[in-house]
Amino acid sequence: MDDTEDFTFCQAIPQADDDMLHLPESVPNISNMSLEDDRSTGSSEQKVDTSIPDYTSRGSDSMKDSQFGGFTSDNKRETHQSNLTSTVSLTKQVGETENSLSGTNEQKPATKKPIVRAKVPFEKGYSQMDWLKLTRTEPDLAGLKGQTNRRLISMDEVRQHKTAGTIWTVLKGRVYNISPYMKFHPGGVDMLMKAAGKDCTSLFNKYHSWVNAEFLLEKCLVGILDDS
Ligand code: HEM
Repeated sequence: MDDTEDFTFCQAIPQADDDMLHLPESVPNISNMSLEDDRSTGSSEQKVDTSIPDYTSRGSDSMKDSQFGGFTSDNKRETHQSNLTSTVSLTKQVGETENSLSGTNEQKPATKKPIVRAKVPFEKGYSQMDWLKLTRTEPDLAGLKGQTNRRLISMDEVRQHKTAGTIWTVLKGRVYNISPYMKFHPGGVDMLMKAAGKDCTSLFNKYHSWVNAEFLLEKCLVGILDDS
């Protein structure tokens, strides 16, 4: 069979004498085109300048969701930020060749202080995987002793559970017994103890709003907060 007819065997690199070197009629004649910058209009520079921020903003969203997911660390965040910084400085260099904007268009460093999120190294047997295993094997992590976990629980009752075996917290309107999760918490026991006997929703969101607590603490559900 002739190679040119079979799609599977089409040539990736045409030979020097190949007919394909001649442009088909549908392709415009590009021989007169050049890549030189047109200084009078600044059109090509403008193209470069606008495409970079587009890329940056798309990148920041997708990187947060897909690459960092639920386990972002400060190191990763720093790397991400430095990537953004280098992109910004590239934009600036391109802009500088166009006109003397230096100083007027400069990006100011973010003034907002980042939250310090120190991950505590877990003890052997207390990784998130170990926690997931435990949630599948331990029948009563919530300490319900046969009671329903659909019960309405008042804030007063939550406040009474903040020591030893039954440490309760409220998260997004649900009451959880977090004592079994304590040693598994990647932020450490001390941090999680701040949630004991309280509604920890705002603290939780401050540190890691992306963490899927509904899933992680599913088996620790004691009831629903009665906020009437
Ligand atoms: C009550 C339910 C909670 C659950 C299920 C939970 C779960 C988690 C998970 C899965 C991580 C690892 C996140 C990551 O790697 O991105 C984490 C980290 C952390 N959590 Fe929590 N957490 C809870 C409450 C809290 C509260 C109330 C605080 C603060 C008082 C807190 C402070 C932290 C800190 C400081 C870290 C370390 C940050 C890091 O990973 O770099 N957590 N938590």
